[in-house]
Amino acid sequence: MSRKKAAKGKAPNSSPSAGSPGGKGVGKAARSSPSIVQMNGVVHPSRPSISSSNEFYDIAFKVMLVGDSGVGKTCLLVRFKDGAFLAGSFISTVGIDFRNKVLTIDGVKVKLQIWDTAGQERFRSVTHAYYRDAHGEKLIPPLYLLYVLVSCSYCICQAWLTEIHEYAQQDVVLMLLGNKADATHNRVVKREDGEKLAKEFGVPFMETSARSGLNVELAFTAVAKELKHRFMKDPSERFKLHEYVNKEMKGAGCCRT
Ligand SMILES: Nc1nc2c(ncn2[C@@H]2O[C@H](COP(=O)(O)OP(=O)(O)OP(=O)(O)O)[C@@H](O)[C@H]2O)c(=O)[nH]1
Ligand SMILES: [Mg+2]
Repeated sequence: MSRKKAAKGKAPNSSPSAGSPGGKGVGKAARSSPSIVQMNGVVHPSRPSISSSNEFYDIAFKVMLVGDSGVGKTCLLVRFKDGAFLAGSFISTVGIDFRNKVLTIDGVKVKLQIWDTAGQERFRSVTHAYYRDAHGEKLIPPLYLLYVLVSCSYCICQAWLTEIHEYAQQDVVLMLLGNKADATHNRVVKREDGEKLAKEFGVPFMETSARSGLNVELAFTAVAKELKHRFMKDPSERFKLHEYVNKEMKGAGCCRT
């Protein structure tokens, strides 16, 4: 497989045609030169690309973080990308933003272009636009739905899941993350409740912490593996996201940082 490159600072070609959402990432996208690589597994061999961190990659996928404001989407992304926790005052995301990270999955360089959506209700139309491609068709942006363990989120999650099923494609790769697992003294939502909800909707689940790093790497690696397997369509390789997550969680006692 040939390796692609995408010049640093160039924006992705996956911004939606529907609407003109106005986030930081969108602003960057609007100023960018023409597209570099199709997201979600489609690659253009004639267009060598490198990720924003100057790393080569073979396939690129767009993924999205969704969930209410304050659940920790931006912090989780910063933890995954930079290995740091954004402590201090809470700065709510305006519109939408993105960051790239290249992972090596079974020898294949997989670039994840991770869109960090604003959780505030007033930006909801922006988020909806990103569920669709340039032709207004439903995309398969794999999604991470975050809820927070320090407030009651069961109904909120159900509403999000209903919305996701309305806007995203049927075979969307979805993972439910219960964030702020480090805040044990404030915990309101039990692990079993998160597991129950995930089971109800048939999605993999794990508790995470952007503060401690708990399961952050695992959450993104698991989805990257699933996407890579879907793209490669190699019948000799059998991969089940649920099984992988369960195995890794058991193996690490649910505490991978
Ligand atoms: N204790 C703890 N606090 C966290 C964690 N993740 C995020 N926070 C805090 O929660 C607040 C909100 O975090 P953000 O990542 O900005 O939340 P968000 O989901 O991006 O919010 P919007 O951009 O408004 O949608 C911040 O004050 C963070 O410091 C975590 O894992 N543990
Ligand atoms: Mg945010």
